[in-house]
Amino acid sequence: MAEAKVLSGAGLRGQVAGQTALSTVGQAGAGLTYRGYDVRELAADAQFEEVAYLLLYGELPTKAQLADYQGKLSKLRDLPQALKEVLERIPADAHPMDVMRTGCSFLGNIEPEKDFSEQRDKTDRLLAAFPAIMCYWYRFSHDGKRINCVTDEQSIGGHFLHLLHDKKPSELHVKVMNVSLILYAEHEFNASTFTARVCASTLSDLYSCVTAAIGSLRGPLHGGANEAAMEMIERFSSPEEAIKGTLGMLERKDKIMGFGHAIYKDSDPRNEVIKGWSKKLADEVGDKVLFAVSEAIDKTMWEQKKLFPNADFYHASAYHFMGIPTKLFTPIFVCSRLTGWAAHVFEQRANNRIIRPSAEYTGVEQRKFVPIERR
Ligand SMILES: CC(=O)SCCNC(=O)CCNC(=O)[C@H](O)C(C)(C)COP(=O)(O)OP(=O)(O)OC[C@H]1O[C@@H](n2cnc3c(N)ncnc32)[C@H](O)[C@@H]1OP(=O)(O)O
Ligand SMILES: O=C([O-])CC(=O)C(=O)O
Repeated sequence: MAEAKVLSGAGLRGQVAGQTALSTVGQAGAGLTYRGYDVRELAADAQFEEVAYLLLYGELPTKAQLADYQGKLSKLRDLPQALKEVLERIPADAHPMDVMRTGCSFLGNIEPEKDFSEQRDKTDRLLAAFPAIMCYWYRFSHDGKRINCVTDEQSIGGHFLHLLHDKKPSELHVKVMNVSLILYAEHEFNASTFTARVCASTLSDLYSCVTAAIGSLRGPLHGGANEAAMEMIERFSSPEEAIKGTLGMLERKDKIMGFGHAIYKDSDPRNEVIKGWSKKLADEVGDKVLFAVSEAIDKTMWEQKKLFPNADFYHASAYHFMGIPTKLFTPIFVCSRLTGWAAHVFEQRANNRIIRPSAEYTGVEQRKFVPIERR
């Protein structure tokens, strides 16, 4: 059972920085809940669009509301020509998280949020457009192809896979994408969400809040860990090699990406879910190496450091087995976490006071100014 650590010290750890009705992280008896629902139940039985609706509109949708919502999102998928032209100018060796940041920011120029009453519609637009922003740039810069940004896939996960691979995805892959997007959707006051809330607290627009949050998610200590984990796992060709390599990294005091957590103490509830799906995908592709290597690292980390895999670690192999290029891993996180970020922006706006903490000064004592010619 995921429980929260006793928290103290730097990094604002353990300090309540605001209130939320959106999620609980690491409370006894419930590892992670979204508006009161256990994330494991949502991942087992809900569609990502249901969870997005829950976070953004406050309650789970009825069948009719879900159909309307999915219909609305489907109609918002295409990208404006001006945005396609911007994406075409971004080089192939750019980091896709920078592409997402630019794509979001540029859309904010041509479809601005003029009034907070538009916040839900603007969020839905971003939710619908993000997969195409990522895939239009990726396919143009890597394959020289201008893709059609519209598909007939009902789900956001299926739509993304279809755009990326230019074919209808299998049912299993659509299911795993759905689970993944649910698991990543919301996580209380994590670094990127807090970034979004700080930005919202100045009464800035939604696109600025989301663009800022993308910048925070990009780092390897946060969302970027799923890519870093993949790069590490791929270096080993057997479990024995992985154990040796992990011990070496620990000896050198390297950070092992995809392990540990700022809040959870002994497990991340999302891990068991995505690990199970990664195993299914490993069996589907006949993998004999990557999953076993991942488990060997997992076991070594627990034995040596009592560190457990967080949401990112088995996401790496799961995405890899579905043929997703490593550099697109963190942008998928963006497509999901947008829902949590936006819901927090709405919450901040509904009861706002500018977020402005104080600093403990550690500089020199007050002193007299010395004119430049006497320095
Ligand atoms: C979806 C997400 O964003 S989940 C997080 C994704 N990030 C990662 O996977 C990056 C790797 N993990 C980490 O860097 C950290 O565990 C964080 C950033 C997630 C949490 O950081 P903190 O709250 O500061 O960690 P915590 O206080 O538990 O660290 C305790 C000790 O364990 C060590 N530690 C924590 N995680 C790791 C790790 N992954 N590898 C090696 N050592 C680690 C720390 O260095 C620290 O050691 P020290 O006391 O000797 O300095
Ligand atoms: O809560 C955190 O610090 C990081 C995390 O797991 C997330 O954002 O999903």
